[in-house]
Amino acid sequence: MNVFGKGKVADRSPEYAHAKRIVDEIARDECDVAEDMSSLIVSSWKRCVSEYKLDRGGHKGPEIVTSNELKRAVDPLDLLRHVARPEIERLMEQVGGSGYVVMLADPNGIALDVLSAAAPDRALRRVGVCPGATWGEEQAGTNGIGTSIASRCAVTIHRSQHFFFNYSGLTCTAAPIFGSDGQVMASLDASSVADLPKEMQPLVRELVSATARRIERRYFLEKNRNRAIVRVEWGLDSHHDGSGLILALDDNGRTIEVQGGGGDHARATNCGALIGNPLSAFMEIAWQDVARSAKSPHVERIGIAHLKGSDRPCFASLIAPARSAGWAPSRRLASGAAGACKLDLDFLAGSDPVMREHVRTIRRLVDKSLPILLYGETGTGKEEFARGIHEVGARSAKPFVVIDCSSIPESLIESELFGYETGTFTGARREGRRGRIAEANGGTLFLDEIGDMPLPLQTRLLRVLAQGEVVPLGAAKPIKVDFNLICASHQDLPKMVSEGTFRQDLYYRIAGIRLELPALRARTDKESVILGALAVEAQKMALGVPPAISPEALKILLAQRWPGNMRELRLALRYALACSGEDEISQDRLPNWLNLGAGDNAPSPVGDVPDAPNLIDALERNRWCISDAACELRVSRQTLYRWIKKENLSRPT
Ligand SMILES: Nc1ncnc2c1ncn2[C@@H]1O[C@H](COP(=O)(O)OP(=O)(O)OP(=O)(O)O)[C@@H](O)[C@H]1O
Repeated sequence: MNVFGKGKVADRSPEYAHAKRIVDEIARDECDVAEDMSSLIVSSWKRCVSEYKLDRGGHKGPEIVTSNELKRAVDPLDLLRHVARPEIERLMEQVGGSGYVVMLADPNGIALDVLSAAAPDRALRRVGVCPGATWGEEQAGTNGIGTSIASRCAVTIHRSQHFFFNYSGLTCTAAPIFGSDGQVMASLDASSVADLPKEMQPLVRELVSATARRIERRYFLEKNRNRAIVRVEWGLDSHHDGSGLILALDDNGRTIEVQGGGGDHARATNCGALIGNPLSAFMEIAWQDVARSAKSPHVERIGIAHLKGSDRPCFASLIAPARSAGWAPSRRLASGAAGACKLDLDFLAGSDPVMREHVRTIRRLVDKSLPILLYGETGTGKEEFARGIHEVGARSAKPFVVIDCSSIPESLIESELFGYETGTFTGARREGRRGRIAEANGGTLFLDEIGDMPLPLQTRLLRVLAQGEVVPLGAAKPIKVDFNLICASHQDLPKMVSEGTFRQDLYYRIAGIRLELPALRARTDKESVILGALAVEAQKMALGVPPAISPEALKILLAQRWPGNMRELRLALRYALACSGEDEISQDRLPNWLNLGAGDNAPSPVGDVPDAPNLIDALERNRWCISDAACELRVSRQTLYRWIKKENLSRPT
């Protein structure tokens, strides 16, 4: 066999020795790697030679896809990436200290997310450990991601076990992530260039595999968040290592989706045979019992059962639907100091399609020096979102400076923003002041309510943005500044421009990316936003696990108009938590300033056609404003128009 294929490298070179070893091992059909890995690696080498016909002499490094191709790879896996994030962060905490970089790749091996404890090692970047790098076996030969996808197994590819010599400094451990249909959805990889003891590899493989199983579960639960879920476990650890089974049931107790775990018993179960069948067909559990338990807000053990095809009794527990459990896996909070919660972009976006699109836009364009303008009603979370943007950018370690243009007295805005020199005016501090713009140097400047900035200051701000320097009051020399700019407004700035109250040139300087944050009442994931906010408040009040909300109380919260948006919701939840502590939040624990009758009047759930009097009531309550009435009724405007037409209603003159 030709050792180098088409490439030409000197006979004595290490590349040659590497390739020759592979050829010899393929011929011998064995190699000196750990027993359990040898056949996987030799099979992969064989594929590289015979199937993909890879040229061992001419490999330059992984192909990097274009940004459009990366976007196409990222989009279908949006939900998976969202739920995987906290698990990947946890894995980073476990292995990051040993110099590992964690990657999540799509089923073609394209790296979508790359996480490292510090800035990735130069050696790692040189071999292409970066988003967009293609690690499919067909392109990159034997490697962690590609081989885990091709072999459908967790693998460790240690140094010279890589097919291409370029990668022989790397140790990669990867595990495939499976969908409930058994297809590989992604691959999770931990790679390092550090000289790590070989004994560490089985442990890292164990951690990566367990993380992959947990991601599969989270993904399944998120997709089926409004269904009753039965968890089947054979051992005490099944829950933690994800080796059991989970079933999603429809309203009649039929299994509609099954996620198999990695454990022996789960593997031995014919998951396909469970689909479409009632729970009682394969478990000694009556659906009525499950349905009754589903009303309880807590995870309940519903008994020891026997699953056909499995030789050991299992434990079945019900995870009540997310609605009543107050449980929102993807809205996990990153905790900071005691009581402090970091609401990252994924948490803030939830599963609302508009918000998710915003997050995609931000991730694509962050660090491209484009100023961002956030629109939204008061309390929609503009400042929180701006903080989230700062956190995902390259300047996250630098300051995030907030200036609320509406709350600083006009006479102070100038000195606050631009700073002043020593002794510039009476009342000034003796040592002068740097000014908030200069404080943001290197980081992000967030100008809240920019529409409230007086016109003369708009002119000065424009100069700062155009020239990249700020002149403090009374100073002779300008100071160079470089920051990312995010502005927010609840006002219609283009309208203000046309009315002459906002400078047009400034508008075009600040509005590179324009994003409107939806009002709480218009969000499609209102319920999970409420539950997420409850978790935040519970954490702030040191309650730990948030208490459940009764269905009646939840209905009332869902039916509110929330003019103060998240701020108002938080206040209501804080009130409710203060009243109920760790007990379930019932209707009578909600503050009396909410519209407590709203839950009864509002003809939820979506799709229920209200009768004509109720429809007229809702329209009149909203002065026949179709958007507002549609919000209250929790339907789209189109649906409301259809109902109006059906009932032959017309607006009174
Ligand atoms: N998804 C969320 N879950 C929980 N709390 C949230 C969420 N989004 C925002 N908040 C909280 O709601 C409050 C209002 O958010 P924020 O100040 O970011 O809104 P804003 O749009 O900037 O308001 P304004 O226009 O009045 O300045 C803050 O206390 C914030 O921490």
